[in-house]
Amino acid sequence: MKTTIGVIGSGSWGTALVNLLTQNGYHVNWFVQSQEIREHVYEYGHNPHYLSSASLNMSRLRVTIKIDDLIEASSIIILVVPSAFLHSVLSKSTYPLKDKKVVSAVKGIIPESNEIVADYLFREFNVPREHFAMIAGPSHAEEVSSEKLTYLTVASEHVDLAKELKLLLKNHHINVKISHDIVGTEFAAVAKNVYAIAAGIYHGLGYGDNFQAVLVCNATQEMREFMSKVCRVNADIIESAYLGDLLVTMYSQYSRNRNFGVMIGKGYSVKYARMEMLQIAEGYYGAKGLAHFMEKLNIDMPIAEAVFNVLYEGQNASNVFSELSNELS
Ligand SMILES: NC(=O)C1=CN([C@@H]2O[C@H](COP(=O)(O)OP(=O)(O)OC[C@H]3O[C@@H](n4cnc5c(N)ncnc54)[C@H](OP(=O)(O)O)[C@@H]3O)[C@@H](O)[C@H]2O)C=CC1
Ligand SMILES: O=C(CO)COP(=O)(O)O
Repeated sequence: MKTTIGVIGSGSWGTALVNLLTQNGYHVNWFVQSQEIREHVYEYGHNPHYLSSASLNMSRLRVTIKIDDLIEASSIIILVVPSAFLHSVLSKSTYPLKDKKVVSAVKGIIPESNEIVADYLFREFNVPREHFAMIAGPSHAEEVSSEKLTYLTVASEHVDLAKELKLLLKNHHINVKISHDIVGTEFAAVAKNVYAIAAGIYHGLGYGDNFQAVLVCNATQEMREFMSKVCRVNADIIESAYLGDLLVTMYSQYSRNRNFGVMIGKGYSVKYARMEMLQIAEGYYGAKGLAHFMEKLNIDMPIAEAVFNVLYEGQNASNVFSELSNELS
């Protein structure tokens, strides 16, 4: 059967994935939020709001605002909507997902239920475990779109599905690794966003590169301990989907989470920093999700807790992060 791919989500990463898949020769059905976006894409061949410099291959693209039509017409569905909106977007659909291969490119926790995307899809939509995969790894959309060499990881418990996705994604600038650790891959992707906010806050407060390196080491250790509690398999943190993504998100100029943190470190209120963001800082929601797991599993995560206290408890970033710096080793 011919592979038909549906991409749900038209932010930066959705746009980069659509661009990549059509460049790789596949036909893609793309769900976008509004008729205005759809018409713009057809008229000008690019997304009006995100990665607008990327010229899309319109001969292989069908753009729709009808989510049910997209699901019906696609055998593989790639979800790339920020976690905070995933439930509301999927709730618009009545077409069953359980017979589809469902791939999450989301790096967040569903705020309504504090679940990773895999668990949410298994419970809410009866997606079978063997039909689920996640795309992870250090992969800023801007770099993927400008064909910078990138190593993605596809995690799935079903090796054939992981191999199928590898074939769809890989090309001269995209290398794809396969993992069977969906839980660890998802949790690492959530946690690294929160640590990137911490890196941004310290940068905004004026701390330098020497200290950032110490923060990275401590965040790596904290993430390793967290993953050892939540993962069902023994994950080696020195892999690009875990440590690699932590590093790129903590250091990259493109990281929305880091840039969000920088604003807070510079003294913006959380509310104002959120308003200033044109894109999504998943770590804002991730910090709350991690706080839930810290309490549920009785885990001590001082860096993630400091981020939570600033974002949700109204605590002063300078005081909280100065105190935290004394606890790091
Ligand atoms: N950007 C990146 O480099 C990478 C992102 N990811 C992950 O991909 C996921 C999607 O992020 P990304 O593509 O970057 O998103 P962006 O921040 O680039 O764009 C935000 C997206 O959210 C949508 N949105 C905003 N408000 C709502 C709402 N109320 N209801 C429904 N949708 C809404 C926007 O829709 P609209 O088009 O209408 O504005 C837009 O598609 C995230 O989980 C992120 O962590 C993973 C790897 C890399
Ligand atoms: O996940 C990402 C890179 O791998 C994107 O990170 P940001 O959301 O912080 O930009």
